[in-house]
Amino acid sequence: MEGLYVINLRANSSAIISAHQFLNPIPSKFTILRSMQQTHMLNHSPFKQFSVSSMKAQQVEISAGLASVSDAGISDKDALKLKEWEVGMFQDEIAASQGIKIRRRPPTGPPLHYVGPFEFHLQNEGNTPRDVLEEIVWHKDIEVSQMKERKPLSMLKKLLDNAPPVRDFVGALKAANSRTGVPGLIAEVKKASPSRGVLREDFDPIQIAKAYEKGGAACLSVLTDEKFFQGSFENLEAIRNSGVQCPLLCKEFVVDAWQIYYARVKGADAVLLIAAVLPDLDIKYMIKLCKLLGLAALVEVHDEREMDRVLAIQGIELVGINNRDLGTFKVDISNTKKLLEGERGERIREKGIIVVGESGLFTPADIAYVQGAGVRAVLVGESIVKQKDPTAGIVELFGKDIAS
Ligand SMILES: O=C(O)c1ccccc1NCC(=O)[C@H](O)[C@H](O)COP(=O)(O)O
Repeated sequence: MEGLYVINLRANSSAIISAHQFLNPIPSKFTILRSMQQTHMLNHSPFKQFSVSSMKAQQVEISAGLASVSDAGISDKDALKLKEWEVGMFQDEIAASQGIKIRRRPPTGPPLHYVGPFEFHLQNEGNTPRDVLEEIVWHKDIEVSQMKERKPLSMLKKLLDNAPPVRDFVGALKAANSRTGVPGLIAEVKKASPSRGVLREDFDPIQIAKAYEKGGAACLSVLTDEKFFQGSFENLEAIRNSGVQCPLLCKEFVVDAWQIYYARVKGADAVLLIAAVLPDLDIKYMIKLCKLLGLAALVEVHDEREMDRVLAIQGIELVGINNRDLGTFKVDISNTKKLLEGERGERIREKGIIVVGESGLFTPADIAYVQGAGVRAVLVGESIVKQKDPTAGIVELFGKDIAS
């Protein structure tokens, strides 16, 4: 029962304890929130704290009780900030235990360093994103909370009744694969990307979508992220209303169930769930939500650990193997083969999962390679969107006409 405890005070007068040695048994009144290594973050949390050493559990209880009485004046705003901070920390800890490297939100600000009259933050000491994926997710978190304020879930639920009917995304891929003998094509309407910059200056999403459909695409993927990909939900909606029949994947960085409702309202038939971003519980919940809304879910993995996590989840029909590491941008199409080898490949076949090979596919040899590895669909952006005539780009990519 002895150790060094850091106590954060909550508005509701209970206490959260961080201990460098876990208490056993844990006093029922307290939650062990995080280990000592993380007290750095605690130290920079905006909330009052103090540490005590060699303290008995009973005394901790008493101290916490007394201290929280003196803290009774905490404002609602601070209490909300504390709640968000705690939830964020819990999420990151659960995610890290599943091998997820990105943090869903920036930790509380890094400490300020003072040199004479100046103050500065050190890079990567706290709230600097570790890579582009983390930067995208942090930005998405803010963007979604702003969008939610403008269009609350209750409003979206009402708009669902007027959304265009859902089309069968998985069925379209299977049908194209059977008809052509090559993987069904999900052609991506993508103006720009963090790794490649602007791919096409004269970007007309409807024209591109129609050219893809004419070229034999089974489905389309429409980037809706504005900041990093120059996409938009207006593009998704416009393509949906343009008469294009291909089912549409809303290519977003989903961090909140609200986005799934929004995608459906805007006419999506499928959404992307990225295992490098979402913990298992989120994926399970979001898959259920997709089923409820009639949407297909393309669950994307990049490595063996993510694949194993996803294979342990019931009800997944569509798994994408991204050949691009979304943090480093490194593209290697042998990743698809690696993840489909041996026992994993067998489990995927047993479960009847359709695998989609994603990113870095440019030639008929690339398509044949991933098909040989076991994919029944491919998701392709750069190599076809950059072509003056994307319909001809599809013929070039497959080495044959897949439209007829
Ligand atoms: O494409 C990027 O640079 C990128 C960076 C960070 C996160 C995601 C990113 N791309 C999403 C994709 O995976 C691709 O758009 C998609 O698979 C098509 O890839 P490609 O055929 O190589 O354009």
